[in-house]
Amino acid sequence: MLEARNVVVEYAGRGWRSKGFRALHDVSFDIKPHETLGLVGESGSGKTTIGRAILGLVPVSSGSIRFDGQELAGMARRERRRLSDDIQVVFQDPYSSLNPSMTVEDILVEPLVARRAGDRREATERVRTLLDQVGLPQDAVHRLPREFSGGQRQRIAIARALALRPKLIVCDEPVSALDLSTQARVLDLFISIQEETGVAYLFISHDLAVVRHISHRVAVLYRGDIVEYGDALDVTERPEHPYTKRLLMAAPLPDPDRQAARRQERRELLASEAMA
Ligand SMILES: Nc1ncnc2c1ncn2[C@@H]1O[C@H](COP(=O)(O)OP(=O)(O)OP(=O)(O)O)[C@@H](O)[C@H]1O
Repeated sequence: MLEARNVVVEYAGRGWRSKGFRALHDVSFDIKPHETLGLVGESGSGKTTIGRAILGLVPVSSGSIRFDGQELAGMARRERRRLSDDIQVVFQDPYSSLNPSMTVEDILVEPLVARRAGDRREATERVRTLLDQVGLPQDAVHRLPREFSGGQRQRIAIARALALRPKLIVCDEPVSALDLSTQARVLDLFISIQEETGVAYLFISHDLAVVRHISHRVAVLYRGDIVEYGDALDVTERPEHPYTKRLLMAAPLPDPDRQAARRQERRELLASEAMA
C-alpha cells in the first residue's frame, strides 16, 4: 500500500551561513494493507521526519513515497488534501492535539463536515459508532477535552483519526505520554481497531517493548538510516545490528511467554468489559 524508496529529507539551515541538515539519508520500507510497521530508534534518529514526509509536512529532497500507486513526494496541495482522507495521524501529546474549546462531538464531526461525508444526522450517527469503537461513553459528546484523562483524550484523538475510515494511520509516539497501565490499554485498543477495520499503522516509538507488542514488522532507525528491518519478533528477539542490540540491552523486553499471557488476559478483560 505504501512504498518508500531511497527517501532523503534535508532540513534547510536557519541562518544564511548555516548548512542544511540531512535527517534521512536513504530510507526504504513498505507498509502492507492491514499491517503495523513499527519504527523504533532513539531521539533524533529521524522517526518523526519519516511520519511527516508521509503526511506531506516536510518536502522529500529525493526518492519516492508511493501510496496506492500514487506518488506523494512533490504532490500538489489540492491532490494531497484529497488523499488525506486515507492517511491520518495520531500525535504523542493528547493535551495539545485536541482543540480545548471544542466539545468531543464537534471534534469528531469536524472532519466529516469538512469532507462533506454525509449530512449532520449521518455525522451524529458516525460519532456514536466512533465513541463505541474507542470505548468512550456516549455522553462524552457534550464534554470538553479537559474533562478527560490523558488515556481518554488519546481515545478521542484515535476516534478523530478513524472518522473518515482511513487506510493508514501514522501514530507518532501515541502512548509515550501515558502511564504504563494506560499505555497497555491504548495499545490493545489500537490492535482491536485494526482487527475490526483493517487499517494499517506506521507506529513510531522509541520503546522497543511497545513496538514489539503492536507491530507485525519493525524498522530500526539510526541517525537517519534504517539499520535493521524485518519480522517484529526476529528484530526484537534476535537483533543482528549492534545498534538494535544496544537498544535491547538498554531496555530488556519482558519474557515473551509472560507477555503473551498478559496480552491474552487483557483481551479477555476488554471483552468482558465490552459485554458488561
Ligand atoms: N525543522 C527542523 N529543522 C532542522 N532540523 C530538524 C527539524 N526537525 C527535525 N530536525 C532534526 O532532524 C533530526 C531528526 O529529527 P526527528 O524529529 O525526525 O527525530 P525523532 O527520531 O523523531 O526524535 P524524537 O523521538 O526526539 O522526536 C534531528 O537531529 C532533529 O534535530
